[in-house]
Amino acid sequence: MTHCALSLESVTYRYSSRQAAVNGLDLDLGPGILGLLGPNGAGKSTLMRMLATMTRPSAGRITWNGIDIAREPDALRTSLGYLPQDFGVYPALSAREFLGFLAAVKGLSGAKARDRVDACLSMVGLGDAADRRLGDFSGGMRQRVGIAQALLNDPALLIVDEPTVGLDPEERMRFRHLLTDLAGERLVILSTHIVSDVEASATSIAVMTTGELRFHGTPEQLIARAEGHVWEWTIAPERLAEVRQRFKLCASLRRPDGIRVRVLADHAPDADAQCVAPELEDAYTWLTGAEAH
Ligand SMILES: Nc1ncnc2c1ncn2[C@@H]1O[C@H](COP(=O)(O)OP(=O)(O)OP(=O)(O)O)[C@@H](O)[C@H]1O
Repeated sequence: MTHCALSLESVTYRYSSRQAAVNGLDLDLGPGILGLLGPNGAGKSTLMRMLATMTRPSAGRITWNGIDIAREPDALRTSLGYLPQDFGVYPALSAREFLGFLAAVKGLSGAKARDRVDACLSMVGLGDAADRRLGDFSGGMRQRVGIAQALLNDPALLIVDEPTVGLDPEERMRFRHLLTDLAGERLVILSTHIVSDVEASATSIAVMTTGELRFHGTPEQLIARAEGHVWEWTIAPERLAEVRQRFKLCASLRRPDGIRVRVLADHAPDADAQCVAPELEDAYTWLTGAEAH
C-alpha cells in the first residue's frame, strides 16, 4: 500500500517582511482528494509551491511520511506529480513526443518509457490524440496533457494548481471526473477558487483566506457551518438593489411573481424569508466574507 502522509506544522511563507502569504498553517493529510479553496491572493499557489518543494517555508515544517521535505526534498519529489498553474506545452510537438521528452527528463527510457507514456495518455483520455500537435489541442486537452505528465512516475502525491481556469463547462466537468478516477490510494491536492470544482470529488476541503487556514474538514462539515444562515424569499424587482446592498446575495432568479433571492444573514432578513438548507457554495461564501456584511 502506498504511504502518503503529508503533515504541515505552523507553515509560514513571507515574500517580504510584510504580511505573510501563508501564515502558520497546520494540516494533516492522507489519501483522498483535498479541495483547497480560497479567493485569489489567499496563498494557495504559494502553499502548492512549498508542497511541491519548489520553495521552502520561511518558518514551520512540512513532512512527507515523517521526513522533513526541506531537508530531504527527494523523499517527496520521487513520489510527486505536479501540475503548476502556469503549465506550458511545446506547440510543435505531439502529445506522445512531449511526454516522451518529459519521461526522459524523469529518467525513464526505452520501452518502459514508451509504455508509460501511452498508459498515461490513455488514463487521461488522450490515447487517440497522441500523435496530434499540441498546438491544435483545446485548453481542456492541454490540461489533460498536464495531468498525464504529472502521472508519469505514478505519484503518491498529485498536486494540481487551479487546473480548470479557462476551460469551458464541458471540459471542466470532464477534468473533475478525471481527478476523481485518479485519486485511489493517492493524495490529490486540487487548488481552486471555484467551489463546483471540488463539490463532487473532494473527500476533504481546506479553505484559506489571506494566508490563514479558515477551515479543514469534510464537505458536510463545511455545509453545516452555514446552517441557519441561508434565506430565500421573493421580492418585487425594484427591491433587488436594496437587498443586494444590505445582504450578501448568493443567487437571484427572475420569476413571474417577482425575484426569488437567496441571501446569507445571521437572522431572518425579511418577514417572508424562509431559512433553507445550505449548499457548499453558500457555506464557502459565508466562511470567506459574508460576516463582513
Ligand atoms: N513572487 C511574489 N512576490 C511577492 N508577493 C507575492 C508573490 N507571489 C505571490 N505574492 C503575494 O502572496 C499572496 C498570496 O499569493 P498566491 O499567488 O499564493 O495566492 P493564490 O491563492 O494562489 O491566488 P491566485 O489564485 O491569484 O494565484 C498574495 O498577496 C500575493 O500578492
